[in-house]
Amino acid sequence: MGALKGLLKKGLGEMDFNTGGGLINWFPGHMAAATRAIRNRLKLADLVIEVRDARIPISSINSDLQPHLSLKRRVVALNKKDLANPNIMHKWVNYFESCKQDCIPINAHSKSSVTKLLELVELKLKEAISKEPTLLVMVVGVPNVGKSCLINSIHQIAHSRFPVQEKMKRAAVGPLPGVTQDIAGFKIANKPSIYVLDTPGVLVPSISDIETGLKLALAGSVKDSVVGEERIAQYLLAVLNTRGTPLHWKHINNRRVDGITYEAKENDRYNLKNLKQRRGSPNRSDIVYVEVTNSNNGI
Ligand SMILES: Nc1nc2c(ncn2[C@@H]2O[C@H](COP(=O)(O)OP(=O)(O)OP(=O)(O)O)[C@@H](O)[C@H]2O)c(=O)[nH]1
Repeated sequence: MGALKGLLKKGLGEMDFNTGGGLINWFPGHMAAATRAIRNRLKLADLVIEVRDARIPISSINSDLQPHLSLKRRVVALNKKDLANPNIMHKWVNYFESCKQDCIPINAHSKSSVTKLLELVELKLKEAISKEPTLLVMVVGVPNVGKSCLINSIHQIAHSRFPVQEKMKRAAVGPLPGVTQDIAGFKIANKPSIYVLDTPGVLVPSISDIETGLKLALAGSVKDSVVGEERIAQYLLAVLNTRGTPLHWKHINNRRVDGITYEAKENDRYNLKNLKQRRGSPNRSDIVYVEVTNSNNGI
């Protein structure tokens, strides 16, 4: 794993993607208000499901919220596991276990996957369930990690297990960050009453590490225009080249793809013209394992 990190760093270093880098500021008004509201509500929460992107479990941390989250019963849900590298997922699970943090890879669209998460939540709430008439579970995470999608799946599963009288509301889901702007509650159980709170995705006010910003942009948590489309494309190409994926210049050299002949030379591998010649863009789900588990950024 260390070797991969070294290799990746070397490849990225060659590209000098830091040129023109700097702080990434994307903190729309609603995020500042939401961050304050989340901090306040966290005091009342009996458990927090912290949703992170399974492809970038460290970069998808909101470090400002960590001191508050670490004081709560917490489950880290590594969502979008269907887009992540399955050969790496268990390493992340081991990593979180070594930090004594409950963690579970999930796919928010999959009922069986969300059921496993709910079982873990129930286990952690076992003691409180027998004592409290009302329990509050908060779902937090950076934008676009799939919080609303997860809430909708939880709601569906819980609804079939403990019929709730209230008309079912659905959380709004969308492919771009910033869809949820209010904290919304959903009752998922009676006796005890369990409420799940969906919260707007919030980031730290400024991201000083450009690589974190690039990963967040590729995962859809930061708008492309905030980081710069060209930089994002360069970074993605560098990651793909370093890993030798099928988009590597070696693989596309002199091949006809979609009627275009590629004549890429080694020196061209970071040449954006190659990218522009392609019809369509590289698949973002190719960013399967940008991060390494031996990061010392905390959990
Ligand atoms: N492949 C895949 N896509 C997912 C998964 N979970 C959510 N998505 C997609 O990710 C996008 C964002 O999902 P949302 O539930 O709106 O994310 P959010 O965290 O509530 O976003 P904000 O409102 O910006 O905070 C949507 O296009 C979802 O369909 C998953 O497990 N796998």
